[in-house]
Amino acid sequence: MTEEILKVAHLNKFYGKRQVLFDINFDLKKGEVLALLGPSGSGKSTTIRTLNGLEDFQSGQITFEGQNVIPDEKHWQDLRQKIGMVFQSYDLFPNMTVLENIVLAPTKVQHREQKEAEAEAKKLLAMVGLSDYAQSYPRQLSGGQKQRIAIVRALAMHPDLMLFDEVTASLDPEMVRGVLEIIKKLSDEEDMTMLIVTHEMNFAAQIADRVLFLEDGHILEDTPGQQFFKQPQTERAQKFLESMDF
Ligand SMILES: Nc1ncnc2c1ncn2[C@@H]1O[C@H](COP(=O)(O)OP(=O)(O)OP(=O)(O)O)[C@@H](O)[C@H]1O
Repeated sequence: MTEEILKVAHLNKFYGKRQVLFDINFDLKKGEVLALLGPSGSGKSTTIRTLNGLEDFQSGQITFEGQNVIPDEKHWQDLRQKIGMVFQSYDLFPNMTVLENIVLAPTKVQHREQKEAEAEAKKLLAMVGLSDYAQSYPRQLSGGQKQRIAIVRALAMHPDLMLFDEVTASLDPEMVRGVLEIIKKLSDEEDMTMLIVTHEMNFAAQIADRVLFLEDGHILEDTPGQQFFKQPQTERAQKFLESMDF
C-alpha cells in the first residue's frame, strides 16, 4: 500500500456564492479503503462527486494517477473509465437485460470484443451471486440485486478506483448486507482501492483503513479506521458516532 493514486490538495468548492468545501486535503494509496463520514450536509457527496468530474470546483487540485482532474467534459469521459462510481440510485438501463447493461460500456466505450466482455460479465455476475439473472430486465430485480448489478457494471470497466456514495441508503434492511458483502469482498480479495460514503457505521468500522470525518465542509479528522472507531480525536466525531448508535 505505497503507491498514491489520488491526491486532493486545497480543494474549495462553492455552489453559487455559498462555499460548501473548505481547503480539503487528503490522499489515497493503492489498495486503501477510505470512508468519508460526517453528518448530513457536511459535504461527503460533493467531495466524492468532484473526484470524477461530476462537480466542478473553484480552486485547489485533484490528481488521479499523476494527472490533473480538470472540470472538462472530454477529460471526464476518460476519467470515468478509470474511476467507477456507484450511487444510491441504481440507474440501470430499463430496456436492456442485465448482461446488456454490463457489457454496454466495455464494448462501446472501451471497444472490447463482445464475446470477451460477455464472458467477463458472467464471471462478475457469478461473483455477486446473480448468474441466473443475466437475461433478466432491471424491473425483475429487487433493489439489492439491482445495486449488485450496478457494482458489477462499474467493475466491468476495470476501474483503478471505486467510489461508493450511499449505495445502501435506499435499500430495505434485509438487502443491505448482500451489497456490503460484495464491497468487502472487493477489498479483501481484489485489493480494490475505494472511497466510501456510508451511514453504516458497523460496515465502515470493518472495512475502512482510514476515515475522513467532515463537518460543514471541513475535514475535522483524517484518522486510521481502527483508531477512529475506538477513540476518535475530536469530541464532534465522538458525538457523531454516539448519534449513529455506534
Ligand atoms: N446542487 C446543489 N446546489 C446547491 N447546494 C448544494 C447542492 N448539492 C449540495 N448542496 C449543499 O452542499 C452541502 C453539502 O452537501 P452534500 O450533499 O455534499 O452533503 P452530504 O454530507 O453528502 O449529506 P448527506 O449525508 O445528507 O447526503 C449542503 O449544504 C447542501 O445543501
